Amino acid sequence: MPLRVHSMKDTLIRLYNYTCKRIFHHDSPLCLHTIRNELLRFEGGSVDLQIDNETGIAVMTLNNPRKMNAMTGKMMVDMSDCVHELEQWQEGKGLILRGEGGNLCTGGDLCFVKKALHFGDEMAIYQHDTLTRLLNLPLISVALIQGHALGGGAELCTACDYRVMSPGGRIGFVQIKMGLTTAWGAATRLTKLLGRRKALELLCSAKILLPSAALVSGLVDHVLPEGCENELLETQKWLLENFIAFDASLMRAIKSQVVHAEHAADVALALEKERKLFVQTWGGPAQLKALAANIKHKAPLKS
Ligand SMILES: CC[C@@H](C(=O)O)C(=O)SCCNC(=O)CCNC(=O)[C@H](O)C(C)(C)COP(=O)(O)OP(=O)(O)OC[C@H]1O[C@@H](n2cnc3c(N)ncnc32)[C@H](O)[C@@H]1OP(=O)(O)O
Repeated sequence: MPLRVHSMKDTLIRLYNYTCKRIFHHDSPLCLHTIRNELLRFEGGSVDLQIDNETGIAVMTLNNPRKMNAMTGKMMVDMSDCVHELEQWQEGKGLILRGEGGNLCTGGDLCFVKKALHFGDEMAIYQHDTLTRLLNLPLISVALIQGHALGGGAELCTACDYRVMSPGGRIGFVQIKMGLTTAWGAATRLTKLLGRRKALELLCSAKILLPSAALVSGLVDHVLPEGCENELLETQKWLLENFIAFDASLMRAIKSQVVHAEHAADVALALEKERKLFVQTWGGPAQLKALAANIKHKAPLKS
């Protein structure tokens, strides 16, 4: 793995974060607060939360449609704030993660990525924290995959309990084509979800899956019918009928105290290793070459 040369500022930030990690562990509020302020400098888009106390279903929307909801630093901070709000929501039963304008998310905003090449470890720490908290919420969460879910967009999907895909959806872990490993913890979660063989295939091939292949692989749980007029409403119905028809407090306890507790036991160490590997690839020659090539990740015409 090629070594990177760090600037003095870079080295000081790393030293500071290392100290934070040693004293407070990597998810210390102090460390996350410093990263949050740095991320807020990368503007554009928003992540918005709508909470419906009547149905018990919240909708979190990625809102940067001009860039197919690619995530800026500011959106990462917004998402963390939305998760914080959901952590306080005692009546909640379900959550749908969606994107505005026909796509879920095409990963990190490449303008942000190019400016944040000194900042990979910090971004990964922040995103690991947010997405771990998202997956841990005592709600049943569903990613609604309309249009593209690529790179970091596919990573977000693995931080939900389930994935529902629209007939026009496509999902791909294209990081390896971008000279990277996963930035936001998806390799660990995908391996838990699909097992070693399938996870390796998806992470190492950069294949983009259309709905039928995504369903067969087990990555997607349900494909919406062709011609469905309101895909968000249809996803809400699927969630209501299958998971949240009964007592909310029991459902929340089953997820957080039993199913999730079992899941969390061995995940933290794997996530830490995944993040360390990612940091070695970020800003390295393979990523720089991929960025210069302006790659377009095209899906196959059929599964
Ligand atoms: C940082 C995390 C890292 C990780 O997961 O580890 C990543 O996510 S790396 C980023 C991975 N994503 C990409 O590399 C996406 C690259 N883009 C594409 O492949 C294509 O844009 C597309 C998604 C296949 C769509 O192609 P097409 O339908 O032909 O539309 P356009 O290419 O014209 O896109 C419309 C518009 O959107 C902008 N766009 C799309 N994705 C991104 C992005 N990730 N960052 C910034 N901008 C993005 C695209 O540039 C177009 O804008 P204009 O050029 O202004 O029209």
